[in-house]
Amino acid sequence: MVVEGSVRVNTDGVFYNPRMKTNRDICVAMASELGVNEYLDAFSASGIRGIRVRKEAGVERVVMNDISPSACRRIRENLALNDISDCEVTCESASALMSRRRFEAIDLDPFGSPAQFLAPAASSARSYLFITATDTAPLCGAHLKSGVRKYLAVPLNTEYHREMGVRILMGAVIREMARVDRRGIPLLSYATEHYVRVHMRIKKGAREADEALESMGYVEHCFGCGGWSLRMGMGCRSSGTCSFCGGRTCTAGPLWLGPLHDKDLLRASLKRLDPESRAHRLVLLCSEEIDVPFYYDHHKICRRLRITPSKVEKVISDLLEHGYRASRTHFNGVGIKTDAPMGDLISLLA
Ligand SMILES: C[S@@+](CC[C@H](N)C(=O)[O-])C[C@H]1O[C@@H](n2cnc3c(N)ncnc32)[C@H](O)[C@@H]1O
Ligand SMILES: [Zn+2]
Repeated sequence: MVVEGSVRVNTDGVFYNPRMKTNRDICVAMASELGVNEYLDAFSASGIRGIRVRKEAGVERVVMNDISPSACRRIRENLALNDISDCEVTCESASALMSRRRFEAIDLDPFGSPAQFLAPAASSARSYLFITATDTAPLCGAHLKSGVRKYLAVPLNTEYHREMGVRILMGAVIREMARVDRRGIPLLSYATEHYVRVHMRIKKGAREADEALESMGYVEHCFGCGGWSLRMGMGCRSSGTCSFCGGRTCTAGPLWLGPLHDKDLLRASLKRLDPESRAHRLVLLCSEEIDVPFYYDHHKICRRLRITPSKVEKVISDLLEHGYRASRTHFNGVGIKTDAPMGDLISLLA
């Protein structure tokens, strides 16, 4: 028997990963802060996520689905164990269910890549779509061909590879939504441990979809000096040359280059999380990071410059003093997000 949040579940014979508690804690806080009324837990396994959303977030209509009949039996048992009698349990392929029915909020938490479920989810979710992806190697560029196949975009294994993963996934979702005249608006997006997680609000309309595509683009990265520059738009216009060191660049994309979070929502959600929890720490870091794509890895830059790294806080305060925006990032403990160009950051460090 597993106790998590305010629920108890029997996980015998079904998938359950205790490391995903943070993911579920944040999911419950978001569902309650957003006032979700209807939620599909499309890959339910033990049912723990849906049960927590019903009980802790108070979402009225929760549908729990799993393709495995034995998982569905376990979900029913776990609902009874928690004295819940008003949730629907369905036992079919998530794609088939989403193709047939629409839901206010949909949560995708499959094994590995969510890529094949993005198209049905983009049409089925009316207002919110939450997605977990555990295929971080393809998303972050470590398994390049698989990443290209799954997400129809080129990821690159850069120093900011965790954020690359988030933006490749987000880009794929935004493009799927645009195909059905919808716009995906990122509410909270993070990469931690072995997975990437995005939470999005959905708006209807062709014009909305066009606007979303304006924040798609490419990143031209130089593996020589670690610098990069952004190219906005769906058409790729790489220069091929690094503007900092003159080296050859590689291009990743198309990917999402817009904001990753709705900061007001994150600040409001914090009060729903235990201040001592990992979930609280993660959402706090996300709410404090500035909205510029990617980040510098302070230690890697210093290694390249052959200097001893100072404290990250010191670099951030120096950047702020020089009139740049700068913050830490949840993606990397020694990462620095800033709008300072690579050259200016280097002169400040050296
Ligand atoms: C990673 S687990 C879900 C974990 C769960 N969301 C949690 O938070 O504990 C994935 C589940 O998806 C189910 N599954 C696999 N393929 C599916 C499909 N095409 N449609 C629906 N469920 C599927 C598996 O039986 C498994 O129970
Ligand atoms: Zn360069």
